[in-house]
Amino acid sequence: MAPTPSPAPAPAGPFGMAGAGALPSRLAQFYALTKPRVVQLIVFCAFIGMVLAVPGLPSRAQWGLMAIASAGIWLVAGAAAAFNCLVERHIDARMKRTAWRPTARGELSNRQALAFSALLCTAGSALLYWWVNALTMWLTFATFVGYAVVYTVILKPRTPQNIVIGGASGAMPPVLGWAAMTGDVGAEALILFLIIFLWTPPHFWALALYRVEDYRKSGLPMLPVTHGSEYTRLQVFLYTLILFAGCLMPFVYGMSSWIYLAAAVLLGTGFCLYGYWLWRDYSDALARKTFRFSLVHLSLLFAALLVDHYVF
Ligand code: HEM
Ligand SMILES: CC(C)=CCC/C(C)=C/CC/C(C)=C/COP(=O)(O)OP(=O)(O)O
Repeated sequence: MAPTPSPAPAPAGPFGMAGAGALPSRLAQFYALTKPRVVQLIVFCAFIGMVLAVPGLPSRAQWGLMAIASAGIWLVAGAAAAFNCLVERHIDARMKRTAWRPTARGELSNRQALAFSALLCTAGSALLYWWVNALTMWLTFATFVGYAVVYTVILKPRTPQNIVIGGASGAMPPVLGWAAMTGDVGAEALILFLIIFLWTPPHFWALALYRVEDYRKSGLPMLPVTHGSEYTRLQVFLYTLILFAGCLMPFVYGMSSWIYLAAAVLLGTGFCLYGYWLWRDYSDALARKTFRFSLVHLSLLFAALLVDHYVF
């Protein structure tokens, strides 16, 4: 009888199996479920919300509060990502990009992934409730439900607008950060929410364009599969234009000075150019560059808010 083929070795996955190289392999598998690189940027955006909520330099106590709030948001966001990996294990197994995930490969059982997600969510919520404030805990928990249930379970398999509506949960971090420091939700935080909300469609659809075969196999109704490449590229371009306008709002509202404005104009022009080129002259390589640029755009834009806040 032929021996049962053993599964191919897990490739170094994009979400940190490689980055977690020094960790024992079991720990690395759990860590990979938290989609570490995505969650890092999420926590960074939450941190900027915290920084902007405190006029001038934070006190020692405020630095402490920021650290605890960041940890709490990190844990709950990781829990949401792990829950997504559990729910989508069969879909992930059909896509090249995600087939390496420990849940897709059956290396972690459903029970283990669920327990891990519940543990992180409980620990993060407890931190936020006892050491930050109840509003932040409830808003973060609502964000967990928004991503893990509303986006992953309800919207993603049903509508190509899944990531537009579901993007609202990804846009919450600055609101969570602001609430952690003030116990309130300020207009400034809502402006940052709007920026991430408008950024999400070009961020995701650029990726979906060059991963279209993966999404076709997955059975998910992503825009390039349901409406084709040209329509998706037009949407990407239009969103980069609206995003450009949205990114001017912190300056118009008086939250920032010319330092942020210069960064917003430069980064926005870059993203619009990518959107335009992609629309007019598509290639997978350009779509990949546009996706990568989306990450640079958001990271530097929020870093500019930080610099601006402390310089002015
Ligand atoms: C519903 C909203 C969103 C969707 C559907 C989405 C989708 C995706 C997908 C599919 C990837 C995987 C790329 C790959 O495997 O090569 C990705 C990567 C990434 N996303 Fe998003 N994203 C969303 C929101 C966000 C938000 C709000 C942030 C941060 C604020 C973010 C940050 C990142 C980062 C940093 C990566 C790169 C990960 C890596 O290099 O390993 N995303 N996104
Ligand atoms: C509490 C809190 C702040 C929660 C944040 C929720 C969260 C992790 C939002 C990020 C969005 C994200 C990882 C999208 C990936 O899309 P996908 O899930 O469609 O990608 P996939 O195909 O890689 O699974």
